[in-house]
Amino acid sequence: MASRDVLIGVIGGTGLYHLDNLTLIQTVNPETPWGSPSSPIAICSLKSGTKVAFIARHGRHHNISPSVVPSRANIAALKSLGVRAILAFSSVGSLREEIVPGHFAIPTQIIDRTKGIRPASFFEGTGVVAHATFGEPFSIKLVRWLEVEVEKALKAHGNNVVLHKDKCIICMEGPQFSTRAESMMYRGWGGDLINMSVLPEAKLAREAEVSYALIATATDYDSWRPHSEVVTATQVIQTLRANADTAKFVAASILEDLHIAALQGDILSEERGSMKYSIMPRDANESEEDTKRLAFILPEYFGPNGLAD
Ligand SMILES: CSC[C@H]1O[C@H](OP(=O)(O)O)[C@H](O)[C@@H]1O
Ligand SMILES: Nc1ncnc2[nH]cnc12
Repeated sequence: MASRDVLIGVIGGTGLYHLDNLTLIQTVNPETPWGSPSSPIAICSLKSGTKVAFIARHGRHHNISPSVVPSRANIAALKSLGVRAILAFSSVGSLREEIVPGHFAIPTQIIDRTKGIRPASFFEGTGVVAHATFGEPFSIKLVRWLEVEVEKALKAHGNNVVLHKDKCIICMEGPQFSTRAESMMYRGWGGDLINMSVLPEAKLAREAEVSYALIATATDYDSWRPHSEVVTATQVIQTLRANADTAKFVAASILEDLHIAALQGDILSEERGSMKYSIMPRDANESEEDTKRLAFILPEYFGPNGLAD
């Protein structure tokens, strides 16, 4: 097992199966109470020696469909390595004219259009009940930090990639894309972006007290534009490579400073301790198996020195 000095985890989405300019130190495949992560986790070192952990959300060979991504195992495995902040990348459709394919966005809100078939809580299947706060589904401090740093990195990259802020992302079930009617309805609801992956990742990170933010890279206009073709996978794939190259540049530019910001602690302060009052009063006869399972993600409360009662 790698040492617990990896503070930052990166989840790569479609088109982003590894990061560049990093030295691979070790590959780990932690078994969690929720199974194995989507891919072996690459522990990589930046030039300074700082370590980051990388998971390919759909597997290294893109063999996992969005509805069956083992998100609980992914988040639990990252937390078990010591990760406190997750930077997730995702290819998204744009529901707004001004978010042009090739642009980046950091959303602050989510509308859930998954169909209840994805396990979305670490507490599911246990006798412990918890209600995590999710009104702000992303870690706002992390988001605000990223808005500044990602914008700087995009300017340095020099390809006129615009960064959109304070956007709302629809997370749909898939694997099929939306109909034109759905796409237009999502615009009416206030959706700006659409993907199939941000949930349950964001919910699980919150339950594990890990800060989480998404860098969305627009690949297409989905299917709402009346005089345009509807989205196809071919169209998405055409924009993927350029987006992935930009995403790798952004990651390489910000990871060191992100690690330092996480060490200083402020960007993590919203999540730390957030589950303490989300866990309902615990049963004196709580099963040992439940305690052990939950200690894997929340040793603070379920470990030997657990605080919740
Ligand atoms: C290949 S288009 C649909 C697919 O792309 C996005 O994946 P990710 O979020 O992992 O980049 C989207 O969420 C869908 O899973
Ligand atoms: N139009 C779209 N709908 C859902 N997920 C996507 N990922 C990339 N483009 C998408």
